[in-house]
Amino acid sequence: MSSSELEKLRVKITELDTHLLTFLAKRQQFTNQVAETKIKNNIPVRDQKREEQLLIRLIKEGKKHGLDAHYVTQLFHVIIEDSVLNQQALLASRANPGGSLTVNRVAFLGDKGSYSYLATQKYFSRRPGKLIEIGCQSFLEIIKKVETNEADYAVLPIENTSSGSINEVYDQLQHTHLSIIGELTHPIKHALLVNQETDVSKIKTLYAHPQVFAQCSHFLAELGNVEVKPCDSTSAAMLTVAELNRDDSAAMGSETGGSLYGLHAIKSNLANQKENHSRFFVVALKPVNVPLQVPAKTTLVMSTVQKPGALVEALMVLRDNKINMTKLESRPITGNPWEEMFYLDVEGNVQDGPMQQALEELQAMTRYFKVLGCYPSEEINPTKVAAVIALDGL
Ligand SMILES: C=C(O[C@@H]1C=C(C(=O)O)C=C[C@H]1O)C(=O)O
Repeated sequence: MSSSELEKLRVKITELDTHLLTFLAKRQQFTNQVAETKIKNNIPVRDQKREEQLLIRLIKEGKKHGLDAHYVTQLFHVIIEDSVLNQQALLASRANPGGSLTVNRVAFLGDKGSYSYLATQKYFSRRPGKLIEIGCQSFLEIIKKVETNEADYAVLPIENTSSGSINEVYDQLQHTHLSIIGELTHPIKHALLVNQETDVSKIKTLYAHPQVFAQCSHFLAELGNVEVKPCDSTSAAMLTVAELNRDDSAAMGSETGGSLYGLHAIKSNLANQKENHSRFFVVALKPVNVPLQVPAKTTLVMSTVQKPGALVEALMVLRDNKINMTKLESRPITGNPWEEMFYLDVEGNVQDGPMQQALEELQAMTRYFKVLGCYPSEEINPTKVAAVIALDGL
């Protein structure tokens, strides 16, 4: 194929891609209108029956055009997730009329390029108001910014699929009066980032946040004799490597973040687990009102009385009220050796009858009990099309 033929084909592909974007934007406008009718008629945001029908139709339609069923399904899972999250954000902002700000001052760990920065950008891109980024050096500083009203929100990482819970954040949540008003998960893709043309074998010093080292321990073991230098954030690591400008120094962090510092990746997918995601809490001074049409989660903290089976009894309250627990974490209570504070994430809205009943019962049977927040659940489980495999044969 001559280079002019290649150019012509690429022009056609570029044109088609632009059309695809126009169609996606149109689809988004329609789904936002759907959200308006759901507000008016008090209809739940998610309708998995509709999603299933839509997916089956698209898989069949795709087949006619020679498109693979799994490809079509994956594509539309992303499109539908985006549409559901946008609708949820719209409903949530309508349910908190005073809460929509013209500017959102948001405190997060690190600077431009950190995972918290990328998560902040993602969360607030769906919300009205201009984003003002306030990069901080520690979790304590982030929380203080909101407590003293220098920031409206804080974005805090709470757990990671490879390295588990971030204990320091749990401990801070115990001592603050801020409320959790949102959650989000963000894919964490660590790459080896350098500032010069170099090779993995030449790297002698690695800069990263300790969490990143923990999540990439297998890669570090393979690398062998390399000095690891812990930094306060992934962005601090990137800045250091950019300033050092040496061919034997590398940072570990996201490729997108690294590009903001002029770094490029010489190796990707460094995490032990392929599916590496972090979950973040968004916190604010005041709790939010979560509309009942939106799936909600509630985070609680409690300490049980010192008697055998006390935790089991507390968990039975959830079972009896048919409340699903999605996470249970325990942390030591400072000053009381061997006593534990339990953090629970449960599915449900604090305005719901069974949830109110469960909260009352739990409060009565625990030594310490506090609702840290009720917020829209951003875990959009993709609608399974049981027939995908069968449809393959259509
Ligand atoms: C747009 C709607 O809301 C949600 C999003 C859907 C979509 O993006 O196609 C489908 C069903 C709902 O879960 C709708 O109800 O039609």
